[in-house]
Amino acid sequence: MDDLQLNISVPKKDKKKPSAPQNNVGEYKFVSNPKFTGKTIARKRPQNLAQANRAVLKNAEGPPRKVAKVAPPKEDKSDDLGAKLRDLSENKGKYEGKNYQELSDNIQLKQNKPRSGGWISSLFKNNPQVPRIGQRAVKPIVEKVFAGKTFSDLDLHPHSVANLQQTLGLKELMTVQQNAIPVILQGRDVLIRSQTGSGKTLAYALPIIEGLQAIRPKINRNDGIRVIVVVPTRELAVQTYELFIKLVKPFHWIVPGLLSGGQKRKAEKARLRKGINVLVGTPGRINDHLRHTASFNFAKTGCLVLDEADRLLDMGYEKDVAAIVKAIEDHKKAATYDPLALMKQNIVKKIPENDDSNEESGHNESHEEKDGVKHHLTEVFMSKEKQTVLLSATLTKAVENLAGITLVDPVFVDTSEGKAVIADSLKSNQPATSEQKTEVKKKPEIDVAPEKLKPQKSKVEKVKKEDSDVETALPDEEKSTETKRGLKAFTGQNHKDLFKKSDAAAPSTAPKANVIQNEDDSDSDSDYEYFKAQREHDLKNPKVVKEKESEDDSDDDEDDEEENEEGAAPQVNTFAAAVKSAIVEDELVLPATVNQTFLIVPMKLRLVTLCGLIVEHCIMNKKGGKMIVFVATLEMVDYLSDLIDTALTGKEVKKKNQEKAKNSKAKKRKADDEDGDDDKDSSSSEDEDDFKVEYEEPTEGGLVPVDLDMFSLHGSMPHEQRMEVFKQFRTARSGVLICTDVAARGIDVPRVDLVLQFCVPASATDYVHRVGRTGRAAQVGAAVLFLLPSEAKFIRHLEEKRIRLRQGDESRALEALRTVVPGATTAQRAAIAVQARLEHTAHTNRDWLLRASRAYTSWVRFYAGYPRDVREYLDSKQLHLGHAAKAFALRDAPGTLARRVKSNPSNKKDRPSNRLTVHADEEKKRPGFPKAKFGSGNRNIPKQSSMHTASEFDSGLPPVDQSQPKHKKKKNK
Ligand SMILES: Nc1ncnc2c1ncn2[C@@H]1O[C@H](COP(=O)(O)OP(=O)(O)OP(=O)(O)O)[C@@H](O)[C@H]1O
Repeated sequence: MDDLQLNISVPKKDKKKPSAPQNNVGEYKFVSNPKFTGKTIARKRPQNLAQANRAVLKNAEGPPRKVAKVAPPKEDKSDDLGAKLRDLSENKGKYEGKNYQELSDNIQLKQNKPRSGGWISSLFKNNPQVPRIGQRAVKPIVEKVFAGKTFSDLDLHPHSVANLQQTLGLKELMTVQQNAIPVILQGRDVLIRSQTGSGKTLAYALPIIEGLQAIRPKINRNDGIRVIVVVPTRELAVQTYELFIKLVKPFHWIVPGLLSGGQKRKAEKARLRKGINVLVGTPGRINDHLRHTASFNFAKTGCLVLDEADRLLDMGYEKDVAAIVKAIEDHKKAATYDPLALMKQNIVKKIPENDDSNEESGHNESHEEKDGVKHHLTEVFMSKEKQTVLLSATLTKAVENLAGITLVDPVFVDTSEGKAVIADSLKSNQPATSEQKTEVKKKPEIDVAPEKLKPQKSKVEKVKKEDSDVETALPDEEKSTETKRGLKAFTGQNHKDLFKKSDAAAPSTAPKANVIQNEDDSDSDSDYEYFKAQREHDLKNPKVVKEKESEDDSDDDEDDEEENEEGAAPQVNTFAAAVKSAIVEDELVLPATVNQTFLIVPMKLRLVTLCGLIVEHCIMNKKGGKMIVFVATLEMVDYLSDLIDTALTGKEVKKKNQEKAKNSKAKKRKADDEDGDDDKDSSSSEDEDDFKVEYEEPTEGGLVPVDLDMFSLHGSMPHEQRMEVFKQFRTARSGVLICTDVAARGIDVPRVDLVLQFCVPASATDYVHRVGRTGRAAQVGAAVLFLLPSEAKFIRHLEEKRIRLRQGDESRALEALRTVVPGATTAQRAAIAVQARLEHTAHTNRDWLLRASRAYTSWVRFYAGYPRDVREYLDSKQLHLGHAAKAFALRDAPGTLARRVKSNPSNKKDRPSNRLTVHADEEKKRPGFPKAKFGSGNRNIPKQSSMHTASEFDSGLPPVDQSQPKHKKKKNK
């Protein structure tokens, strides 16, 4: 805070020269490193637009132009107010009991002059030099987005394929879909990593629907929750739910449902009671219902999807995820003796006979398979088993840990080039070679070949039979392992290991960790169906057989196993090794179609440069650009979107004019009524007038309002508003969305062609997800990162992760401002005029001042909270807080800003917090509700990330027990 007071001062004034009025706004002099004299002194400068305009005008080349009509400053009153201000500051005691800052602000606002003596530091003076950052030779990792195959190449229901084309316009498969869909259809547990916008949602949603539609007898509403999809934000939940709605069009008996917070608990309960088969929701809300809704039961859940798994696990949100995973396991266990379920487990053989009798009317079944189960996933749904799918564009250690605990015999699908395409835990050793890739890719084709539908049914039976044969033939020890695997993830024993570090290379002394179990896996045990199908395939493919045989030799050799048990280095399974290397290498992938640049912008110029970019992208671009601006805090979202809206679009003027027009219209009507004149023509011309908006005459220094749609989104907005904004922005042709990281994950907004990161992200991972909002599905996009000169080295941090950016020309954006200030002779003058307008708006009234100050202080706090690993590039000590105030269109010293925020009573109300829905005492409330176990390493929630994204994970509901005494609540925290 001292920085500003120390830095803002000027050399002593020459007494001979009058200090005001100033002739040239560009001439205000500041000493770059002044000595602190104990006073903040600066030259006075004109504070209102009229004065600023006059100043600009005087310096303009050529003949003087018209000046905007602004009321002249009231000299006398101002002096009077000046005296009041002095009185206030000297006699604080007199105003005891009153808010000093408020009184001061009020006087200042009336005076239309800042409290500290009426200065505005120059925009273009004393800015640090903009360094030029050379590019390092970084080769970004690329991913091929499209695979060259079509949906009809997969063994999907023809109705699904037709529906994809008709409803979604999709024909060609994306790479991740081609690799993941067959694996998911096999009922295998999967970890999927592929770049943003690469079609991961469809990659899991499509096979799930495929598996569900084949269940016989057909499922219905009352059948319970078969699939749970957990996503981190409400917007993503809505988006995912909408996709499911589209996918179930041909299979109307499958009912998707949404639990994403914001709605009344009662209404959601009613919907749950009515029945949902595919549940999409945020973890907080799902947990809330787990505790408070009796009809909420996961006994029949056969598939759990954790989308954006890394996001779900950071911020300490793993508690809710753990509780959901545990609840599925517990509910399934509790339903073990359900005779109906047991019956259904044996239904496979009865399907052909029962199928027709269970047909629902109204749907053309000609294409439906009457022969039984086509995909193993359907069997999973009809059994007590469970499939787990984890997805993200970025992986973290926490995801690896979660995968190690929740996934059984998993497959890792990574679509980046040069890496393992598919790493299968059942395949031991080494990263996938090209043959392995082909081999594993072919695996599903063997299982699901359409021409083999009849034999397939018998194959399933055979597999079951052989499976049981193997089971009986297995020695006791192996049998128990097999049973464990039969239960798939979470046997209870595993659960207590949740989030414990699992080390794939660790010796096999910890047999309960899945990863270790997998290491001991050989192709001869576990998933027998897969093994058998593999064998069938091998027989047809002698090349693979050779390789397979060598694997079998080593795996089946009992002596070798004994050697292993005796302490020889255990085999690292391909899955664990591939995941580990993906995390350790920490290399990030971004769509190659996104043009990434960074701009180094001095602090004082940040706001005007932002305005410049908005104008350049959305106004000058004839097609109308659509952009997302990421900022650090929700206070910044609210303030900046309103500020830019008001200052650039002339929103207030528009409003006033519309009101004026309304009033005059009403008056006219009244007069007409009195005259008895009923002329229709005149009334229609009046109607036209309603849509005309009168703006101020553009003059030099005056701004032409632009036609721009501003949107804002953050996690603490009321639910309805949040959804409305999301909906509107999705359908908008152009516009600007200012948001926090709440919109950084998974959100798929069409036509976003620019992502601007106004505040540096907290990590390279966040950078990737923010940028990923553009360039989706191989579309072209652009991403711009704003950096301060002191933050320039953040580029090196990104380069270490193989992200390459080019430095852009920061002055170009200012050029664009001349479009809105047509009278300005240079870009600098246009920028000064825009800054003056922004400051004028921010000082309109106390409410504006408060919001501006709150946004500023929230950013300062945010900045100090950057995680340790990026703090060396984002050092808060390097910030010039006075210049920072300018970037918020503020004129006060930082001390004043902080005082203003502190003195405001509304500031004392509770800030949004990550109200984790699983509290220790609440766990006891519902018998049988799982006690979540937490790993020691995950307790510390990064201060930064909890700050501005907290509430998006909230259940959105008030705590049930409102009467809880305060001190108890504290305890819970
Ligand atoms: N086969 C396909 N062909 C063309 N477009 C597709 C295909 N599959 C999905 N898409 C489209 O690609 C876009 C991105 O898909 P999706 O949201 O699933 O990406 P994602 O990988 O989940 O991204 P993120 O990591 O950001 O969550 C969507 O607009 C979707 O409609």
